[in-house]
Amino acid sequence: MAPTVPTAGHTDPAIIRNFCIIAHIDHGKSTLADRMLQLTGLVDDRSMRAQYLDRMDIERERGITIKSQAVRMPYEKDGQPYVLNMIDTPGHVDFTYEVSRSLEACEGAVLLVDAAQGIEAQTLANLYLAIDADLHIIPVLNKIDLPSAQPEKYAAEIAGIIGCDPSEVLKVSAKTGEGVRELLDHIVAEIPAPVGDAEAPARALIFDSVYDTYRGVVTYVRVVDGELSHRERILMMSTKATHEVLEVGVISPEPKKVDRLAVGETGYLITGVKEVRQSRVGDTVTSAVRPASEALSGYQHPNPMVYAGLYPIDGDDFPVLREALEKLQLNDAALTYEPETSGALGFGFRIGFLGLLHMEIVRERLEREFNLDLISTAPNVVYRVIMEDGSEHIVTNPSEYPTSGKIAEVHEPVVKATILAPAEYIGTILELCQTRRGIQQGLDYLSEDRVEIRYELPLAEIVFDFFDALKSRTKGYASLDYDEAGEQAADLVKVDILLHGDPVDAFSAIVHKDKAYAYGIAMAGKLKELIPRQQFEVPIQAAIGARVIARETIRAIRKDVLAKCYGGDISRKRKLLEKQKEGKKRMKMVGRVEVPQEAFVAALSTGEGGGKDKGEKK
Ligand SMILES: Nc1nc2c(ncn2[C@@H]2O[C@H](COP(=O)(O)OP(=O)(O)OP(=O)(O)O)[C@@H](O)[C@H]2O)c(=O)[nH]1
Repeated sequence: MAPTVPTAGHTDPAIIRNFCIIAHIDHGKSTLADRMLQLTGLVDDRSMRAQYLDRMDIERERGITIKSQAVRMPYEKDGQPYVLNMIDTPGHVDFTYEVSRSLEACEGAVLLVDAAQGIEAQTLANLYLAIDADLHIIPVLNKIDLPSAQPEKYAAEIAGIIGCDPSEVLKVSAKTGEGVRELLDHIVAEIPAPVGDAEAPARALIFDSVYDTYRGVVTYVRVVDGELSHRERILMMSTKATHEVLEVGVISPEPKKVDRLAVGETGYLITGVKEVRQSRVGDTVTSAVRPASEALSGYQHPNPMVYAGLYPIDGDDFPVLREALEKLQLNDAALTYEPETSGALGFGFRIGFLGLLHMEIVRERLEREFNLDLISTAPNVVYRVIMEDGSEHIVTNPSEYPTSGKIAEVHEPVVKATILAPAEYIGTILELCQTRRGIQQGLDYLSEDRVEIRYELPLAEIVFDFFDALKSRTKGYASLDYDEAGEQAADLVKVDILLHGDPVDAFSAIVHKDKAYAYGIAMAGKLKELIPRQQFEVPIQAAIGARVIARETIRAIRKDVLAKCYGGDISRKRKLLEKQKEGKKRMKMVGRVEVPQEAFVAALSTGEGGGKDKGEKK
């Protein structure tokens, strides 16, 4: 039986425990959450189904998209009731900033690590964020029921990282439930209760916001001071926008309306706001009538770090793509886009992403949810080009690279990357990082056979295929995380690819001087294979400005073939044209050269993908 639950809005902060679970995908976070829901009596055994919280959004039982953002669980220890709030980090894992906001909503974190796998790079990065945010960390090894589990080895590894004794690392099986009650007891005993000023003007931190088709934006908040009530007018401190609270509630485990949220509590607000960018993660909510004078620690505007052009393979899909982007933006405050045209690819959009994962997620959602086939141009980072006359250009697209005037310096963003891998792969990883212009920052053994390798790398060198290369060199065992680390001046040039003298915009790239030649040769070589012969000879050139650095030639079709086409009787010619029509639709003209759409797609696919394409043709 569940103990009597103190009502939300009327709970003594001293009995509240706010915590999150930091874990790598598949290490068992959802399964552990299920066991907690069961053990706290929130979901009875009969209604229990696997990944209870994950599935709720599909069911939309009450027309509101609930994810496991903030679940309120009653718990009893030694006859004393407690309220446990389990707070989830936002789904998009590469947004360090958003993760750090959600960590700020908690006083403690459960570090959950698969006892058969050990800690992964992203988990480690999030752990460091949690330590920076002064959270109390409870280290836990999961899946101890697995025969392949090595709890002693990984307990020592974790203990080494967080500086505790290996015996302090809890061991659980989320599957069987073993050790989960002990974990809940540790949460109650060790994680500090929230502190806040109940009399002060309201201040609540937005730690996630989710767009719901029926209700508009559902905003998840953690109240720090004061309280937020139903029907009250609230103020978003970064945008100065005011809204009426139409509904305030807690998730327990279904959404439940309450009259207010008080100090230390977490829950959701619905205000009728239609886009998540009006209710942004990191912002502070206060009362419009009695506003707080100071927002909670610095709100940060998300800035795109990576740009790529996205084009529908079928030009007729352009309006669908525009609509899809509009819809995605409702739910993704960080997504920016503007229309662009490419001579080679037609109409599309230049899209700004926060990072690699963001890019992958957006593209996958566009293709899957909106049934679009897309080509993306090679992603590029944001360059700052400083001219000799002192003027500055921010370049997010190679086509904006200044062509007139003298360039004094080009700056590129750099990142600090952390790679965790089995020690046997050290050599190949170091080699990969060196070829990507990396500067080694450190190498530590986590245990006798696992290492943490730290590198400073230009972001441009990892946006394309670095992760794929890392995975294939380490048979999938390495994990990678990176974080912005400012910018550096670099010797960069713009390489253009010309077909019969005309530049193909989609293939222009800004690359390091030492790699320009290799890029030029590779692209020219690929295109030679991919573009069919024309009625005339077509030179393919790679050039830096007016200087050609690589050249290939597509030879002309033999004359007699042409003669047949053009000299024959009219009906035959028509039949021939008819047959070609299907293919023609997919041809793009670059100057006088006809290029099949597939050639662009194949040429733009990444190193590994490109290789695969070739392999499949055999
Ligand atoms: N043997 C065993 N399997 C477990 C345990 N905990 C989780 N699993 C399994 O591990 C897989 C991943 O578990 P999830 O709970 O979905 O992991 P997650 O971290 O929430 O993964 P995502 O939802 O993908 O982020 C599932 O197949 C679970 O059944 C455990 O204690 N023992």
